[in-house]
Amino acid sequence: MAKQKQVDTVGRRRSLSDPLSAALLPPPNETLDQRESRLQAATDAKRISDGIDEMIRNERNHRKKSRAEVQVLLLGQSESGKSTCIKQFQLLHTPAAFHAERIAWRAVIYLNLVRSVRRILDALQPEADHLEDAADEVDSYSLEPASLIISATGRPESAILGTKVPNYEGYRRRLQPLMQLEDRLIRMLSSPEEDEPTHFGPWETYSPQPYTPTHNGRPAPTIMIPPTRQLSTPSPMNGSSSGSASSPTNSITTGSEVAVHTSNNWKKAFSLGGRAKSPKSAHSGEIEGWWEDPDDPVHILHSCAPYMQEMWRDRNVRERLREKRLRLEESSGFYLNEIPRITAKKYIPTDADVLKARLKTMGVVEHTFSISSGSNRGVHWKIYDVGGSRNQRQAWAPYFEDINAIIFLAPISAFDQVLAEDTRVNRVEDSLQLWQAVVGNKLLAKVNIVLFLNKCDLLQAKLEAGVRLNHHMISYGDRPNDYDSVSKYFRNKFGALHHAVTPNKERELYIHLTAVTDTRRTATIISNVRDIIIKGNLKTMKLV
Ligand SMILES: Nc1nc2c(ncn2[C@@H]2O[C@H](COP(=O)(O)OP(=O)(O)OP(=O)(O)O)[C@@H](O)[C@H]2O)c(=O)[nH]1
Ligand SMILES: [Mg+2]
Repeated sequence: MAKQKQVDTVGRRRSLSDPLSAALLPPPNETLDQRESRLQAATDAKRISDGIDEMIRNERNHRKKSRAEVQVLLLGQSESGKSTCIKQFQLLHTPAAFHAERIAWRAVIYLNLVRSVRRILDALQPEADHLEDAADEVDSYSLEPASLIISATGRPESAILGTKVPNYEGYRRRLQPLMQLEDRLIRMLSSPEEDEPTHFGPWETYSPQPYTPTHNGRPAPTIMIPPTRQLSTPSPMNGSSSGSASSPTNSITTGSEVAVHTSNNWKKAFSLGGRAKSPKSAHSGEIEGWWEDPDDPVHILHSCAPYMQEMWRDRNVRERLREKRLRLEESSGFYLNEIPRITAKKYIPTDADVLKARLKTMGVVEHTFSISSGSNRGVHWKIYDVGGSRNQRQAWAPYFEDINAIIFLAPISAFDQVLAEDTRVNRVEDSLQLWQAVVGNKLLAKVNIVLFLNKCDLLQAKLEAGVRLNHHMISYGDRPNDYDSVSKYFRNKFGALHHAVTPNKERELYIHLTAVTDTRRTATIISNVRDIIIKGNLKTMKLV
C-alpha cells in the first residue's frame, strides 16, 4: 500500500513537469460526484473518438479497395469475340496457365474441324437443294451465322441447278467415322468426368437433365457447343436494365443445343477415351503419349485426314460451296487449311489455334487477373465474359450494378450475315440495337465504355473480295467500298449513336478497330484500355 502511494506521488511529481498532463489531472479536491462525471465524460469522448477513427479506417479501406479492384463486363452479340478477348487477357497476364491449358483445347479444335467437314457434306448433299428452295434467300442447311450470307442480288442460277460432285458418296462414306466422332467429342466435353461414356444416341436428340446451378447468387456459367442446325427462339433485348437473371440452363433443354457446364470442368476432356494418359505438362514438354491410346480421337482424325484433305481440295466441292455462298474460311473454328498439322498424332494446339477455337458461352463466366508490374501494379481485375446470343442477354443485367467498365464488341465484318437465333436480323443491325440499349442505359451512366469494332481482318478480306457494304446497308450509299472508308463509317455510326442516347454527356467513348485473334495488336490495345479504365475509374470516384 505504502509502495502504491509512493508510486502515485512519483507519477504526480513527474506529470507536473508536463503542462498538458498537468491540465488533464483531476482537481486536487475532486468530490466523488465530480470524479464520476469526469470519468463519464472521458468515456463518451473516447467512444466518439473511436467512432471517428473507425470511420476513417473504413473510408481508407474502401478507397484502397476501389483503387485495387476493377470490374469489367464484356458485352456483345454471340460470336463477337468476347471469349477470344478473355483468352488474350489470359495470354498477357497469366501466360503459364494459358499454355498449360492449351492441350485441353484439343477436343474443341477437333470438334470444330469435324463440324466443318459435316457442313461441307451437308452442302454437297443433292437433296439439300429441295430444302433450300423453300428458304428464300437464306441457306437453310446451315443456320450458323458465320456461314449465312444474304445477297441482295439473290441466289445465282447455278446454285439452284447445283454443281455435281461426283465423289460425294465416296466422301460421305469415307468420312462417316468423323460423324460418329463428333457425337463422342460432344459427349466427352459435356461429361468429361465419365471415363467410359454411356451412349446417348444421336447428339441432335441429346438433352441434358434440367439443372439450375448458381454462383454467388448469380446464375452459374455454362459453355455451349452450337449444333449444326441451331433452332432457338428469338427473344429481343428490350434495353431495360431491370429483369431478373434467369437460369442459363433453361435454354439448354430446349431445342437441340448441347451444353457443357463449366462446373463439369470441360477442360478435362483432353483425356478423351478415358484411359488416355494425360500430358503431365504440355508446357515443359513432359508429355505422356495420348497417341499411344488406341481410343484417343486422334486416330480417327489421322486416318480420315487424307480424305478430308482430298475433299477440301476438290474443285467441284469448292465450286459447290461458292454457289451456296458458304464461306467456311470466314467462319469460326476454321482449320481446314491445316488438316495434316491438326490431325497429326502428337498435335499440341498453338496459341493461335486456341484463339481460333470456337466454344459458345452460356451464362456469365468470371475471370480474375492481378497485374504484377507497370503503372497498374497490384490492381485486381475481375472480368466477366457473358453469353451473347439473344436468349442469354437477360443474364447480363444483374452484373450492371457493380461494374466499373464495359468493353463492348461489335463484329463489323458481319454486315452481310444474319443472327443464328433470328435469320431475319442482320448481325450489324443487331449490334447497333444492342449498343444503343447499353449506352443509353441509365444504370450504366457512370460506367466507362470502350468499343471494339472487331473482326477488322475479316472485314478487310471481305471488302477486298468484292463484297459490297451498300448491298446490305443502304445508308452507306455510293461511298468507296474500301477498308478505310467502311471502318470510318462504322466508327462514326457507333459514335453518333452513343452521343445521341447516352445519359452522361461527359462520358468519353474510346473506339478501337480490333482483330482480337491477333495477339500482338490486341496486347497493345489491352494495355491502353487498362490505363483508360483505371483513369476513368479514378475520375468517377473523384480521386484524381
Ligand atoms: N478472324 C477473326 N476471328 C475472330 C475475331 N474475334 C473472334 N474471332 C473468332 O470468332 C469466333 C467467336 O468468338 P468468341 O470469342 O467465341 O465469341 P463470343 O462473343 O464469346 O460468343 P458467345 O460466347 O456466343 O457470346 C471464334 O472462333 C474466334 O476465334 C477476329 O477479330 N478475327
Ligand atoms: Mg463466348
